[in-house]
Formats: sequence, C-alpha cells, structure tokens
Amino acid sequence: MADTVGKTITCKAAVAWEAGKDLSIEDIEVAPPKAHEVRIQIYYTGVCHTDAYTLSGKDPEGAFPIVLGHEGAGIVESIGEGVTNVKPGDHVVALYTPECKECKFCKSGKTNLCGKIRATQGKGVMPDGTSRFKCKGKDLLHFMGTSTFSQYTVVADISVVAVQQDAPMDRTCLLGCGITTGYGAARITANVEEGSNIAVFGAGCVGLSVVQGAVVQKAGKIIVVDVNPSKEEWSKKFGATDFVNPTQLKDQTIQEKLIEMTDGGCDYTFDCTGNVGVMRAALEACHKGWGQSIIIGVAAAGQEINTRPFQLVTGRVWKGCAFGGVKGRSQLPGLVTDYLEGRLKVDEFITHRKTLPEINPAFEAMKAGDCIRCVVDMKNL
Ligand SMILES: NC(=O)C1=CN([C@@H]2O[C@H](COP(=O)(O)OP(=O)(O)OC[C@H]3O[C@@H](n4cnc5c(N)ncnc54)[C@H](OP(=O)(O)O)[C@@H]3O)[C@@H](O)[C@H]2O)C=CC1
Ligand SMILES: N[C@@H](CCC(=O)N[C@@H](CSC=O)C(=O)NCC(=O)O)C(=O)O
Ligand SMILES: [Zn+2]
Ligand SMILES: [Zn+2]
Repeated sequence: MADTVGKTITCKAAVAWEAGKDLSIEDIEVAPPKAHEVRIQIYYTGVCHTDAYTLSGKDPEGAFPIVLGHEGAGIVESIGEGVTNVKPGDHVVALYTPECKECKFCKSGKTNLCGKIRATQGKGVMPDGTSRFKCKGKDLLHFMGTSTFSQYTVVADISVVAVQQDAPMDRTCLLGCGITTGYGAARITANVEEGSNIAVFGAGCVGLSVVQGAVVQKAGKIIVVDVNPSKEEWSKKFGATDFVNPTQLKDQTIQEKLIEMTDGGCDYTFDCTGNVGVMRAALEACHKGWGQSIIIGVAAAGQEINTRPFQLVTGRVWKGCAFGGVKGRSQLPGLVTDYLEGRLKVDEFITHRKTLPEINPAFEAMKAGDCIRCVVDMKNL
C-alpha cells in the first residue's frame, strides 16, 4: 500500500488561473478520495483541442481557476470507500464520459452519455459538490471529471476504467479522447456499412480516427476534406481513398464537389473541425433520402448551425456524438486489446512529446498544422 493513502498529496499541476492566459505550473494539494472516488497518479496525458477551447474562454461551461486535461492514463494510487471497479496499482484510463451502468441513459442501450454525475461535472466539482484540489489556499475546479494536467487527480469511480497492464500508458492516454472519439463515431455512431461512401471534414486526430474506423467497416470511398495540404499524406496513410482541399476548388462548393464524386452524395459525413460553416457543408454533402452527417467538432459559445429545413425534409439526418458513442467502462478495454494486437493504430498519431513544465509549448504545438497529437510526460519533469 502506498504511504500516501489517506493523506493529502502535494504535486505539480498545470493550473489555468484565468481564460486566455498560459497555464502555470504550481504545487497543488490533492485531497484523498472520498467514497466512490479514485485517486490516480497520472503518467501521461494528451492535449486535445477541447482543452484549448475551454482555456480560451469560449466554453459556456468553462470556469476558473481549473485543472484542465481529459486524455490521461495512469496508475490508481488509492480508492475511497465503496469502490469496486478498480484497485490500487491498476493501470487506468480516465473517462470524461463516465458509465454508471445504472442511470436511464446507461440502461437505454441508445447512448453512451451517462447522466449520473453530468451536472456536477459541468460545474467543475466532484459528485458531492466539492473540489479535491487546492492551490495557494484556493479551491481549483475539476475539468470534464478528469483533470489530467495534474500529477495526481481524483475522479469518480464511474469515470475510470482499468486496462491491460502491458499497454504503454503514453499510448493508452490517447484512447481517453481523440482516437476513441473518431473511431467510435465511424463504427458505433454511424455504423458505416460496407461499400458506403463517406467524407471526413478535418484530418486531425479525430478525423484520422474516423478514417481508421471507416477502413475497418470496409467503407467504399473515404474522402478527406481539409484546408491544410499536408493532411493529404496523413489521410492516405490512414486509408483515405481521396483528398479534397476546399480552398482549391474553382466555381464549385465543397458540397457540390462531394456530390459529384459520389454519384449524388455521401452516405455518411463527419465534421471534425468544430466550424459551423463546415457542419452545414457536411450535411448538404449527404445523399438525398438517407445520408447522415455526424457532428463531432465542438463549436464555440454562441455559434449555431443552419441549413434549409428542406435538407432534412428530403431525408438527410443530422446527428452528433461525444466520445464516439463509446461506453468507456464496457468498451475501452477492448480498444486497448485491439491496439496491442495490431488492429488499432495509436503510435502513428503521436507527432510531439513534451514534459509537464512544457505544457504551454504543448498547446502551441497542438495549434500548429503539423501536430496530430502531443503526449505530455507527467512524471519526468
Ligand atoms: N465530440 C467529441 O467527443 C469530441 C470533439 N472534439 C472536437 O473535435 C474537433 C477536432 O479535433 P482534432 O482532430 O483534435 O482537431 P485538429 O485541429 O487537429 O483537426 C482539425 C483539422 O481540420 C482542419 N480544418 C480547419 N478548418 C477547416 C475547414 N474549414 N475545412 C476543412 N478542414 C478544416 C484543420 O486544419 P488546420 O490544421 O490548417 O487548422 C485540421 O487539420 C475539435 O473541435 C475538438 O474540440 C475532440 C474530441 C472529442
Ligand atoms: N462544455 C461545452 C461542450 C464541450 C463538449 O461538447 N464536450 C464533448 C467532449 S469534447 C472532448 O474533447 C462532450 O463530451 N460533450 C458531451 C457532454 O456531456 O459534455 C459546452 O457547454 O458547450
Ligand atoms: Zn478531447
Ligand atoms: Zn449512467
């Protein structure tokens, strides 16, 4: 048993004191887990655009000061009373989409969204309404129920899953968001049928993961649409059949181009940009009568989607998903096995590596066009 059990741990964390400012590396105090909570030593975390989005101040739920980060893997240090799903020493991935297996959502069989702790998670506190983080005498908020930009974090027991011990944590962390989201969107939310023509808007970690999922589903045309020409090579590496740069089109909208390329429109399209104009184009590029467009990208506060209702009257479907529709506790261990057995690409997404003190350069790297995912080492400072 770790000699930290039951005690407050002081460790390093990246604190977001206010919107729009760099993160600050601080010594923070992490309280022991209460009942149905788990304290995790975070080994590695990815940096996702959603962290930057909340830091920017554009997230309607964003509040400060906060410990961001939601793409993390680590080892359980201690557990609170009543925790049965993980034990100290387990290698785990944090789940920003929890799975209680008991609520109306979990039991519906229709969604991976769990309702049990969503209200407190959105307010940045643990299910009992309080925080486990303190810095300079002030409470810090939790983020997405995970807060992986801290060397130790506390999460609800339903927000964590144990995975195979032999899976490297600098890879499994990425299954905590980006890869699972895109892969699940193709395989679970859309459940792309063999031979279907699809278009993926935005070839970042999420979009390339949609491509990877569509390849497994044996899609027909897999067309990637991205404004960054360097993404053509990336897209082809993951199995895309075609690449279109919408800025290079002459006298044609991107939806017209895709309709032309697919004899009437795509069976499935995916927005992986968070741009509401792109979301409209993605819907309108769908085939009349049955085409489905899946919104994955997170749009900023105040942004709204528009289209002519006629687009829906004539059978196109607009839907969306969080975490790819994947139920974390039930399905994430299977993805780790798929990775270990060579069926799921993960290593290929890592273009940058940083340490915790380099978290601000990690955000800069993420925003540059050549970064797919930056993995941050939380232990070796
Ligand atoms: N729903 C969910 O559960 C989740 C949602 N997300 C969201 O998904 C989105 C994608 O994330 P991620 O893959 O990490 O992001 P990236 O920024 O890495 O990828 C987006 C790509 O889209 C390109 N792009 C930007 N504008 C356009 C455009 N107008 N048309 C076509 N391509 C465009 C970008 O090019 P360039 O590099 O030149 O900007 C980039 O290549 C984000 O909004 C993120 O917040 C992420 C995880 C989970
Ligand atoms: N807080 C934002 C919404 C942000 C958002 O859509 N988050 C996604 C995950 S994005 C991961 O990188 C999500 O899980 N949404 C479902 C949920 O219940 O939060 C806002 O208020 O607009
Ligand atoms: Zn994310
Ligand atoms: Zn639930």
